[in-house]
Amino acid sequence: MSETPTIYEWGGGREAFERWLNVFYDLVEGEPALARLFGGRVSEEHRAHVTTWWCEVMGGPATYTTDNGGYEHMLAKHRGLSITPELRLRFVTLLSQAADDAGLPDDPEFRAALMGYAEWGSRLAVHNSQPDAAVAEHAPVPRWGWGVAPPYVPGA
Ligand code: HEM
Repeated sequence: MSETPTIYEWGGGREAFERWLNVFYDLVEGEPALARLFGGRVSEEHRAHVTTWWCEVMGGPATYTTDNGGYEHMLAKHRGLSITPELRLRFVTLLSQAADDAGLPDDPEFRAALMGYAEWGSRLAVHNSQPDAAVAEHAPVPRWGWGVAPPYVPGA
């Protein structure tokens, strides 16, 4: 592979991210403390929107920006939720578990990039969800990168 693939491509594209997040939200629905934030069930619409978000962040099409309201819409959805540190940790743990259960690539570089963003984004979500939080009102949808460890390609 001459050019470094995006995390989106390496992960398997939208189909793989969709599979992963469906497994994740099924796990969320099994934990009442988390499920409560979503009204008990995580709708198909929410699953699809969040999949679109993740795909864009990981280097896929910029559809959340063009069709789903961009950063400002995501921010508005988290405001006032008062997410606790304990719930954040469960959220991130279930994302990691779901990546295993959904059979996403399990190479260390891919998982580090994926979960690096999960850590970063979920900590921002906690901050932004507190009452009267000082938030960045406007920003682009982030584009995540491979970080210090590019994908491992044998023989390259
Ligand atoms: C990397 C971390 C996270 C990402 C990428 C993310 C992404 C998103 C996005 C894109 C939306 C808006 C979906 C739409 O357009 O309809 C959303 C809404 C939401 N998120 Fe997050 N989120 C993260 C962390 C969290 C955490 C830690 C929690 C709670 C523990 C949480 C709970 C919610 C809830 C309850 C909604 C609103 C759902 C609804 O519309 O009913 N999020 N999230």
